[in-house]
Order: sequence, then structure tokens, then C-alpha cells
Amino acid sequence: MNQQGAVAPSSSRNRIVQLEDVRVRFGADTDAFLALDRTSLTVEAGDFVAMVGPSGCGKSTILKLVAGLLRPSEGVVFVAGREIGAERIGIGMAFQNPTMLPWLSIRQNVMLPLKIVEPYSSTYRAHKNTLFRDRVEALLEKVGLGGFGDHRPWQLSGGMLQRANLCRALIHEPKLLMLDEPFGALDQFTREELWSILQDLWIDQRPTVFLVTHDLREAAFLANRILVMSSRPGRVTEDRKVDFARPRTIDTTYEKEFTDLTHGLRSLIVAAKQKEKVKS
Ligand SMILES: Nc1ncnc2c1ncn2[C@@H]1O[C@H](COP(=O)(O)OP(=O)(O)OP(=O)(O)O)[C@@H](O)[C@H]1O
Repeated sequence: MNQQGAVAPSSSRNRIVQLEDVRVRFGADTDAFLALDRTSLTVEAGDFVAMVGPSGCGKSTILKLVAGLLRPSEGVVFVAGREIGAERIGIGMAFQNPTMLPWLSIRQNVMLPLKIVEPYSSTYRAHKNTLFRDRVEALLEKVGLGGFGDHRPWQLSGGMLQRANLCRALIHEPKLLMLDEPFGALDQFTREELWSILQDLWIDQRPTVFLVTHDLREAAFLANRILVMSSRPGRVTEDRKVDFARPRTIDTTYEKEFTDLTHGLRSLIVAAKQKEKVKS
């Protein structure tokens, strides 16, 4: 068994995330079931990884393992060369429903990680009206929300809120950015606009991104690597490299290589779902 705080093998120190033979079980006794089966995975710092697969296959479970919100039942998870939980690492998160605090302005909402996360929190009071405010304004401007800093969340549309949500996830320049279906609730046009915005932010800051999505075009547009998972108990069955030149544009998504890729991914997921039906 691994000791808490174990260090990853030195040959793999440039890998920011490593899962070794990880299994996750939920429930107890007769209700216990295996959600994630023997998963091994390594991710290089600065990479953009998308995870796709049938509903319930364990995509969000992998996000939670990497974010340290969940412990593996077996195996080990290393983040930044150390067993998860042993050392703090900057993580940004965004989910399908942006949970903004309604009594705060958009600027104050975006600033929250600076107020909470070290090394920013200790100088928050000194910088909140100068340096940090400028930083928030610059980021809001970048995502097309310049001039909306004083608005309240309920005055913004869903697409605008998700832009603000991305700003909040990135304001403290996290090393890891965890995105769980962040654009799932948006219309197609807004979603496509946000893909380009997220791509630009990633090119600027180069965090390591884990994106969970059901939208195969989204995965192929944004990621450098797409992991396809089998049905429950989930395993990574395919690891596809995506090397379309950046910055990608919406036109890229109509090119043959791109549609071949998304079509191929779709076939894999349909096959995984059929296997699930046969099992049940
Ligand atoms: N805390 C929990 N307790 C019990 N079961 C859980 C828990 N979290 C997840 N599960 C179960 O584990 C399995 C994997 O869940 P997970 O959320 O990782 O799937 P997913 O691939 O992200 O699904 P979706 O695409 O539908 O969001 C599912 O069957 C889910 O019901």
C-alpha cells in the first residue's frame, strides 16, 4: 500500500497527473459497486485533456480524484509529483451551472479565489482595489465582459455567467483547471464562442485542463488528447491525440479530418453503450 505523501518516480516528475491502477468503489455491502476499474493515466503539465464516454462511466469521478475531492479505493493518484492531498496545488473549477453568489457583483465573484487562495489571500486587502481589481478587469475584458464588473449575477445571461465563471476559475492562475460540462446548458452559438474564448485563455496561461463533455465537437475543438471511456465500471479504452493547428476556428470543425475524428469517437461510444445493454 502507498504511504500518504508518497513521491512519484523521478522519471515522471514533469507529468502533472498520474493515476496508477486506480479503482473506485461506491456504496457498502450488497449495494457496493465498482464505478472506475483499474485506470492508469499520465498527463503532462500544460496539456488539454478531454474525457468522453457513456453517461455514468466515471468521467466526473476521475475529475474528483485529481482534484483531491475523492480518494481511490485502490491504487494511487499523484498530482505534481506527490500523492494527492500531500501538498496544495492551485486548482480552478467550472461546472455546468455557474454558482455565483447573488449578493456580490460579478467583479467580487470573480475575485473570490484571490480572497481565499494563497499566496493571494494574505495580500488581498492591500491589493483588492488596485492590482487585483486590474487583473479582474483585464480578464473580464478578454472574455467580452468589459464593463460588466459592477453587474449582479442575475443581470447576466447564461452565456455571460459562464464567461464570468471561466474568469473565476482562472483568476488565480491555477496549475490545474477542472471543467465538468461547463457549456452543457448553453445554446450552440454561445457554446462555440466560449470554445474560442477558453482556447485563448488556455494558450495564454497554459494550465493543465481536464474537460468532461458529452459534446464530441467540443472535445475535438479544445483538447490535445481525448480519452474515451467504457461503460460502468469505467476504464479508458482509447487515448486519441488531437493535433489540429492552433488557434482552431469553427471552420476547423467542418474539415474532413475533424469530422472523421468526431465520427470515430461517436462509433466508439455507441459500441460501449451497446456492450452495456448486452451486460444488463
Ligand atoms: N458519491 C457517490 N456515491 C455513490 N455513487 C456515485 C457517487 N458518485 C458517482 N457515483 C456513481 O458512479 C458512477 C460514475 O459517476 P460519474 O459521475 O463519475 O459518471 P460520469 O461519467 O461523469 O456521468 P455523466 O456523464 O452522466 O455525468 C455512476 O454510476 C454514479 O451514479
